[in-house]
Order: sequence, then C-alpha cells, then structure tokens
Amino acid sequence: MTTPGTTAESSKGPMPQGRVASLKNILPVLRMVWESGPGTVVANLVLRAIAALVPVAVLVVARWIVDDVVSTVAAHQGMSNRLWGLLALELSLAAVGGILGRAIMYFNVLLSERYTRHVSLQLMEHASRLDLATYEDPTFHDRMERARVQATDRIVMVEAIARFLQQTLTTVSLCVGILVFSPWLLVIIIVCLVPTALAEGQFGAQFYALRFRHTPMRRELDYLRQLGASRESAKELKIFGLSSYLMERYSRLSGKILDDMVAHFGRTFRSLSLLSIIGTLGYYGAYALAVYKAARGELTVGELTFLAGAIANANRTLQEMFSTAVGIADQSLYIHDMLAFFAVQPTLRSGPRALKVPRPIRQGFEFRDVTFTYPGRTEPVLQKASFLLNPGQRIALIGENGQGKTTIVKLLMRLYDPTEGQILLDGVDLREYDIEDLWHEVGVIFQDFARYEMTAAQNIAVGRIERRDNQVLIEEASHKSLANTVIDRLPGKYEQMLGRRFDGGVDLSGGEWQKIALARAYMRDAQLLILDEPTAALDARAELDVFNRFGELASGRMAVLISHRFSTVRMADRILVLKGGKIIEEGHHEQLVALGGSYATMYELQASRYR
Ligand SMILES: Nc1ncnc2c1ncn2[C@@H]1O[C@H](COP(=O)(O)OP(=O)(O)OP(=O)(O)O)[C@@H](O)[C@H]1O
Repeated sequence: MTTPGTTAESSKGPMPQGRVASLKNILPVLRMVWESGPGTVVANLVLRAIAALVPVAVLVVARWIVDDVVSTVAAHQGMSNRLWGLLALELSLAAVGGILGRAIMYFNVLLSERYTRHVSLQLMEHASRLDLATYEDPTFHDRMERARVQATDRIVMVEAIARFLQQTLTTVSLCVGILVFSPWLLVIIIVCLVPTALAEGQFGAQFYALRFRHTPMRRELDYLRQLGASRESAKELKIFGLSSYLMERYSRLSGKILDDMVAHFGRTFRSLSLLSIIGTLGYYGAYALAVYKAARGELTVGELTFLAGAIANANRTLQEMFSTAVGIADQSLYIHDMLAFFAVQPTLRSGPRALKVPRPIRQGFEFRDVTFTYPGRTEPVLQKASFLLNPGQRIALIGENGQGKTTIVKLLMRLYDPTEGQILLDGVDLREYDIEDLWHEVGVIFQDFARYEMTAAQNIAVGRIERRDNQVLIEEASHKSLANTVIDRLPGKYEQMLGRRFDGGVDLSGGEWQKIALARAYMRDAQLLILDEPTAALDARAELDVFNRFGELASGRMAVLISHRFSTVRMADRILVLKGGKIIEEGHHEQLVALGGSYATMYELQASRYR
C-alpha cells in the first residue's frame, strides 16, 4: 500500500508551484469573509486599527509624565494640573485598550459565526447545483467532505490575518516613534533583527513546506480517526478485529509526522537561539545608545522612557508578526479543497429555451441506439441500447450485477447524457427539456436511498417537500408503501424522530427504512416511477403487498422496476434483459421463459432454489 504524503518534494529550497498556489488561497477566503458581513469586517478592522495605536500612545503619554515629573521635582513644585491630566489620559488609554480588546473579541466571534454561516450556505447551494456524476467520483466526495470541515475550521486563519494587520500597524507606529528621535536607533534594531528575521522567514518557509508535504498524511490521519470512532464502521471494526490495524497505521503515520516536527523544531531552536543573541545585542545596543544620549542631555528622561518601551515593544511585535505570518501560510494549506469544491461547475444544464415536459406524456420515452461510457472509463457500460417505454407501461430491467440497469435509470433521468445515440421523450431529445421539470415528473427510489435523521413524516415528505405540511398526502403515501405498518408501531408515530443521531431517535431495520423511502415515490404526482431494487430488503409477504399496491398506482403512468427477484419482475408488462451492455432479450415473463434464453436460465436457477 502506498503511503500518501511521501512525495519526493523537498521541504527546503525555493517555493514550488503548489505551495505558492496555497498562499494564493488567502485572497478568495478574504473575499468570502468580506461577503459574510462587510459591516462586521469594517468594525473589526477599525477597532484593531485603534487598538494597534494604543501601545505607542501609552508610551508617548508615559514620556510626558516622566518629563513633567522631572521638571516638577527640579522646580520643587507640587503635583500640577497637567500631571493630573496626563495621569487621567494614561488611565483612559488603559481603559480604552481594555474595552477595545473586549470589543475585538466580540466582533471576532460575530465574524466567525457570520463566516461559518455564509460559507456553509454557499457550500450547500453549490452542492445542490452540481451534476450527480460529480458526486459519483470518490475523489470529489472526499474533497467535498473536507471542504465541509474546512468551511468551519478556517476562521482561525481569518482571525490571524486581522491580528497580523494589527501587529503590523503597531510595529510601524513604534518604529515611526523611534525614528522621530533617532534614525540610528531604528537602524541598530533593524540590522540586528535582520538575521533573525531572515532565519525566521527561512524556517517559516521550511515549516510551511513540511506541513504542505504532511497534508495528505494528515488527511489520512483524519480519516483513520473518523473510521476508528464512527457508528457506521463500529460493527465491522469489532468483528474483523480491525482496530489494532487502524491504530498501527495511525501510529506509524503520526510517528513520522512527529519525527519530522521534532527534527524541524530542533533545528529551528538551535539556530534561532543563537540568532536571538544578536537580536538581544541589537536591543541592548539601541537601549545603551538611548541611555548614552540621555546622559549627555540629548534626550530627556521621558524620551528615554519612551524609547526603552518602544524598542522593547517593536522587538516583540516584529517577532510576533513573523510567527503570525507563518501561521497564516500554514492555514492556507487547508482551504484548498474548499476552493477546489467551489471551482467545480455543473455541466448538465437546461438550455435557454428549454421545453416543459408534456403533461400528460403521450408517446413516452425512447432509447435510440444509446451508448454510454462513464467519465474516466474506457469500456462502455451500454452499447447501442434501444427500447420504448410507453405511457401506462411497466418495464422491468433484469441482469446480473454491474450490467447497467441503474445506469439506464440515471440516463432516463438525465443525471448523465448518452455518449452516443439519443433518448427521446415524446419524440424530442431529452436534452431539449428543462431538467428540473423532468425531475419533477419522476418519482425515483434508488437502491442507496437516503435515510434522513428527521421525523417519519419528514422522511416521507422529502419526496415532495413543498407539500410537507399536507399530513393527508403523507399518510396516503405511507399506506401505499406499507410505511404505515412501521409508523403505527413507533411511539411517536409520524412525529417520531428516526435514526440515532438525535435525542429520542429510533433506528429502523433495512426493510422498514425501505418502506419509508418507498413512500417518497408515492408522494409525487409523477408521470414516471422508478424503483431501483425497491423491495430488496422486504420480506416475501411485504414484497407481495407492495407490488399489489404498485400495480394499482402505476396505472396510466410509466414505471421502471429494477429487481433481482423474479417474483417482482414477472409483474412487469415488459422485461428487458441486460448483458454485456446490450439488451439481449425483451418480452413479458411467459414469452421470455418460453424463449429458453438467458432469462429462462436465470429464472430456473432462482426457482429451483424453492423447489
Ligand atoms: N459512477 C460510475 N463511474 C464509473 N463506473 C460506474 C459508475 N457507476 C457504475 N459504474 C460501472 O458501470 C457498470 C454498471 O453499473 P450499474 O450500477 O448500472 O449496474 P447494475 O446492473 O445496476 O448493477 P447491480 O445489479 O449490481 O445494481 C458497473 O461495472 C459499474 O462498476
């Protein structure tokens, strides 16, 4: 098995394309932050700008106070009004600083909530527009899952960017303050900080590169952690004894990351400790120069106080800026999936002059020499398949696993377009119709139907969500699919929460879920009903009941049934037998049995088990 993340890319050297691209991720995130609440962003920035200037203002007032004290002592005067005023000003600045800190925290929380809400809604909106084909790509699926997590996690980065701006403004204001008194002081500080800055930059880039290289491994760790503690996998993990295998994989991967980190921080610590001595020398050199100037009378004691504070503060904030910048770059690695997800666009769309689906449909559907190959595959799943589905007809698709039955359904619903050939509805190419109108006319239950962790009524209502308050319709659908036999036994009846995720939720068996899901198809006033393995999890009696009712329901409408059970399939008006991407036999049950071909063999095989 290959271990993700062990690419040959070095963590040293110039920034390769991918890493630079990750840094570019910051801009779209900033745009999303802005869109999530311009007012909150402005308030946050204004407050931070004011807060950024408080340190320098405090030092300026401190300088005035000290100078006033010195002159007051020299003149043997008591406390002057000006001195009281300056003390009050210093107190006010401290108070303002405290209040600003609180206000910034408040706006951070507000911004974070707004951002999460905005991005989550955008994710949901974008996800709803994408082609189904996109969802069937496992890489995309992983990416979407990570995008979902990233949407809410990356607010740390947003906060860091705001902090970085604040730190920069503070540093600049302190440097300007120092510059006013002596350009030399600033030169000393900066010159002595340059080696540390360069090294910090270099180590920062290396750390970023290391994190970049670790990203796939960290993703695998996330996956393993999730697998090791999820409800879906718990049973298999126990029975197959997989936990220790997963833990071993987790431990190996995380151990590698840990080793890399220890090595990196060891190197960083050794080099930066040495370089920090130069920085400290610079700081004390500048301080000594200020003291020297003060001793010579070139600076007042107040000015010395200001400079001592400004030098120490500038030294600290400069270093903080570096680590914040590294942190931001580090975070930018983790938004790639979210942006890539937003970049995926739907391809199946309705044209500008899309037609409405006729009501009623008069001629039905026609597959005309349809060939279809899944994106990324070379072998076609269907080859020149042709058949008719007329109004009032029920057709069944049968064939061994993987022969293309579900694919036909997906094509019929225009979740994909044929690679060659045409699908016609009332003689017009399916592509000419409004896609949403088409879906509106179809009631479909797939094999892998969704189990919504919502109430029983809501689970049925999703079949026609705009009628979710119509209890009569819900109960009718529930009777037709036999869901009522399940719901009547639930303590909360239609208001019973299903699934185990939420308090008071009740989980159902596979067959019970299937009856509930089936009711969704009956909620719709659809002209075409598609049931893909609708009764696979039902017991024999329930299956018979469901189909007796289905017979009544499908009258006048079209229905497509997919099933491996011949008891189900034989009820269809016409059966299409699929093999190797082709429709090899077609007819009703008796005809196909009499034909003595593939259908007859499969039927015999199943029937013989019951004799
Ligand atoms: N999204 C996809 N991308 C690539 N190949 C796919 C995709 N979906 C299905 N296939 C492949 O197409 C073939 C037909 O799949 P399909 O689901 O239509 O078969 P089926 O007859 O419904 O099978 P089953 O009886 O197992 O449900 C299979 O080989 C399957 O692996």
